[in-house]
Amino acid sequence: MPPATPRARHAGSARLPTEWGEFVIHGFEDAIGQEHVALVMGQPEQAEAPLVRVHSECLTGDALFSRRCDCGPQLEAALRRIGEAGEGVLVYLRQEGRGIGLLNKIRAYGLQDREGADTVEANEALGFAPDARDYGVAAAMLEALGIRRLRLLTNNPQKVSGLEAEGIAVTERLPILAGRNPHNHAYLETKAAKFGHFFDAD
Ligand SMILES: Nc1nc2c(ncn2[C@@H]2O[C@H](COP(=O)(O)OP(=O)(O)OP(=O)(O)O)[C@@H](O)[C@H]2O)c(=O)[nH]1
Ligand SMILES: [Zn+2]
Repeated sequence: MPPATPRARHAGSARLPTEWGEFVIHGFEDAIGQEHVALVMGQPEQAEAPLVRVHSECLTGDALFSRRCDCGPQLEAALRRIGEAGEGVLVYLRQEGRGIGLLNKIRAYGLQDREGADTVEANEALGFAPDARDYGVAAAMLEALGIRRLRLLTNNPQKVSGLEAEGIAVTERLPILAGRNPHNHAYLETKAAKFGHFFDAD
């Protein structure tokens, strides 16, 4: 019987020097043609449970310095922590706006500005689930990199259960507290109240 279609096709790799050290960037394509990357430092596949960050794309926060969310500072903090450890993986998932896409996220932001909706209500008003992400692609990318057990940098309990449901063993959840500011205070409070995010320190 032929093997099942991989959910993430490895499409190439290259050196990626950064402010936090030298990574290898691996490109992947998923079953619907979306492109994702993983930044790998050291030999995490040989570690018992390497440090891993699974980061969901946020163009506004990761690249455009938005202070509406905490994504940019979390991305930097994750790369710094992996750099300090000298080993680990950052999976960068192109699931912008918790999976609804950039333009819908902008519409959702508009509803939050003009109608007073919170981040969950705005998604629902547009006809989407509060969180439309799928961790199958992340799990497939990690497996392709030889990683099935890991320590995960996240405050999001659904990210832990989502990866475990896809066959990845999360041996430890490590908080990633960065980027709180007056503009994202209400957003972070809503994440804690409605998604169960942990914002306590270790
Ligand atoms: N739909 C929608 N997406 C948002 C909004 N604010 C941020 N996002 C997206 O939410 C995703 C980040 O999700 P978070 O819940 O902050 O973080 P997380 O990655 O799940 O959890 P952590 O691992 O703790 O950071 C990114 O894809 C952002 O683009 C919003 O108001 N509406
Ligand atoms: Zn963001």
